[in-house]
Amino acid sequence: MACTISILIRGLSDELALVDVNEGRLKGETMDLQHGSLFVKMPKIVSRKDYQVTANSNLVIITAGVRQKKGETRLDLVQRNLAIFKLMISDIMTHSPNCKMIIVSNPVDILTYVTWKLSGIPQNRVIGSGCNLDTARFRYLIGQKLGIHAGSCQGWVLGEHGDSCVPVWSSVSVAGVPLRDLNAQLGTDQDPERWKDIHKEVVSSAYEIIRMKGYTSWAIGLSVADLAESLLRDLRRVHPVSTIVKGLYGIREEVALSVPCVLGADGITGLVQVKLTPEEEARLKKSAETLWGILRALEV
Ligand SMILES: NC(=O)C1=CN([C@@H]2O[C@H](COP(=O)(O)OP(=O)(O)OC[C@H]3O[C@@H](n4cnc5c(N)ncnc54)[C@H](O)[C@@H]3O)[C@@H](O)[C@H]2O)C=CC1
Ligand SMILES: CC(=O)C(=O)O
Repeated sequence: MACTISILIRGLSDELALVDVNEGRLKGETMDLQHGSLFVKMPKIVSRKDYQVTANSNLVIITAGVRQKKGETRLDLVQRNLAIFKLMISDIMTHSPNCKMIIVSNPVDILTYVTWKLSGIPQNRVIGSGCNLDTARFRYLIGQKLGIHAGSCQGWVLGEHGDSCVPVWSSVSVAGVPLRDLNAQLGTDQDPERWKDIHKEVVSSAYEIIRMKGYTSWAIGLSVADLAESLLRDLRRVHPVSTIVKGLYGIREEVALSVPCVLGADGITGLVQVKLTPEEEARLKKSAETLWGILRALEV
């Protein structure tokens, strides 16, 4: 619903179709949204339990599935959400064979790979929301430390959306000034300014929010709408999203994880190869190994 409301408020589409197995919740949410029609510029909001209502979608956003309970990791959700994806993907493809997809359900990198395999569509049309959210958290926290807006802080979190995500400290900059030029120890254990704590906070954020309010919603909703805007308006902006990365950065496994991707009307239209330090590259490879460890045991 946070994705929905963010997309509605931005007026990104002329029709929005919602699907959920919980018909009561679906009907209640749909009526509530429709009653706000006066205040948004999307004439048609429809919903049904079956996927016929989504026919000929340009963009399908998948958020269905279980979420973490207190203490659970994203990877703990894999079997339950894999079963749901096995039911959903073929139905979606039957009705919208030419769609692009944004995967949000967790573990998002694993399910991005699973969607690619189950759907049979080219990999450029399956996009995992991945580290778009981790990067937003990273830039927000950097901005807070410097006293400037997140949008003026350049910095990327790549790899797994989750515990093994990789902060690329070597390219953090403001107005083209690399912060490592000002503090050579930035992001390391030796750093007296303790920038590394920001990465720890990025990793612990979802756990903290889940402990306090039960789930995370607003930031993921806003960040997914931002991805949707690049795709629907062919903006060709660069986002850290999850895609198949075999062969990049020395990664040999067929896994999906986040790297900077150009997003436009054809989905992922290009990848930006970032210059990483050997330590950052090693961490990215480790992230890939973690995901491969789960993927190779799955029957997709
Ligand atoms: N990638 C990211 O950054 C984030 C991912 N998530 C993930 O998104 C997923 C959803 O989280 P919430 O929205 O908080 O959960 P929620 O419980 O509010 O919503 C999930 C919905 O999925 C529906 N559903 C279950 N099985 C279905 C099926 N077979 N077909 C259609 N709908 C089905 C449920 O009825 C429910 O309404 C979780 O896996 C969560 O971990 C949540 C926040 C951020
Ligand atoms: C739940 C989740 O993946 C997040 O908020 O980062």
